[in-house]
Amino acid sequence: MSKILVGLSGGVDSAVAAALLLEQGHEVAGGYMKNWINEDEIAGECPWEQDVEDAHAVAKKLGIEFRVVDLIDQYRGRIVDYMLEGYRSGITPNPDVYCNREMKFGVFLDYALSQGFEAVGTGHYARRRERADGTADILRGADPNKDQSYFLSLMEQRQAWHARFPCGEMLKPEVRDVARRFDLPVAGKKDSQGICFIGNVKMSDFLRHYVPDSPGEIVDLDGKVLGRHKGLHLYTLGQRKGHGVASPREGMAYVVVGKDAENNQLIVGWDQQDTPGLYTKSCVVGTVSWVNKAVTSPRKIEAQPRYRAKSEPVMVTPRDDGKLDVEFVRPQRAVTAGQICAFYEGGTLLGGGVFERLS
Ligand SMILES: Nc1ncnc2c1ncn2[C@@H]1O[C@H](COP(=O)(O)OP(=O)(O)OP(=O)(O)O)[C@@H](O)[C@H]1O
Repeated sequence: MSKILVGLSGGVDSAVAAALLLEQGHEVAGGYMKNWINEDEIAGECPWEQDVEDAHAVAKKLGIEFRVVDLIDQYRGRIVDYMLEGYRSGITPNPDVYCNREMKFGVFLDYALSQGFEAVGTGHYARRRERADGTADILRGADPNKDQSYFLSLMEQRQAWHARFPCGEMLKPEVRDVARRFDLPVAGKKDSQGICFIGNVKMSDFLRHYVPDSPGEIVDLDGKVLGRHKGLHLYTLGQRKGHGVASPREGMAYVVVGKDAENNQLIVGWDQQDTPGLYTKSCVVGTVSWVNKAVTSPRKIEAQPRYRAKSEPVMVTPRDDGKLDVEFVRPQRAVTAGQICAFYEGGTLLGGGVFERLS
């Protein structure tokens, strides 16, 4: 039996996580991380007040202690600034992955340990296995449609050791069944969408608020001007819609294939494999971290270049500077600097890193 602080978000998954850990005989308390309160009044609603209320109602129903942990300053410093800095510098950051490493299993875990808890439980769809040598692995969740291990790919051993993911052994419909069995007040609540903190605020509205619009030209690969863009940070590699450049060719679409930050130009090209900039075969991955044992010599493993992508065979070669050379067997479409590359072997999450140079 352990003393576990469950991150209660007000959603159904974390409510079920708390119920299951309680049923397993652990001593459980619930903690809501107050990360963001939409103080700048960005368009859209920010449902955190409703979420706290729901999380509190769940704790009450389960008869467990409930705390609200104010992490607003840390969130701004570790997540919002990282994200805005990324967009300003022309890369595409991934706040959800950083949120797990820096917040849930960073400052929130440190808080829990300082308060006498042994672990932090969440509603993530991922599995955790302890090895005989006293280390822990993170595995893909049992539900292939919900697997969230990708978002945990920058977690290190200490964090994995102190994590608990009881929902990861189940399929989503089973989680809803458990919520009904415990008569949890959030049993019928809709799943949350998008970035962990901005709630229903649209990402483009959020960015517009902090990163000034800086319109410029849209050009093709020959430099021919085809239109105007609103600001490079508002577009992503591989994007087909929303750039406003109609294709003159039947069945062929223009997609974003690059950004020229120096000239503030958005580059579009045809959506096909031989279009320069659109497909990546080899790249450098930095900010590398391993969940358990580090890969220290060249090895064939799998890499997942984004959340809803299949994992692909790759050859990874550690470099002297601590980064990795990664060679995909099959060229990958729209791999983007700043995004996260998660590494797997079978169903086991080995670790991850951040895409840097692509070719
Ligand atoms: N504000 C928060 N406070 C405490 N824990 C949180 C908070 N936001 C997320 N979590 C924890 O992180 C887990 C994964 O977060 P994510 O935003 O992906 O939620 P989710 O998959 O929609 O789950 P849920 O149904 O519990 O909201 C949650 O299940 C919860 O345990």
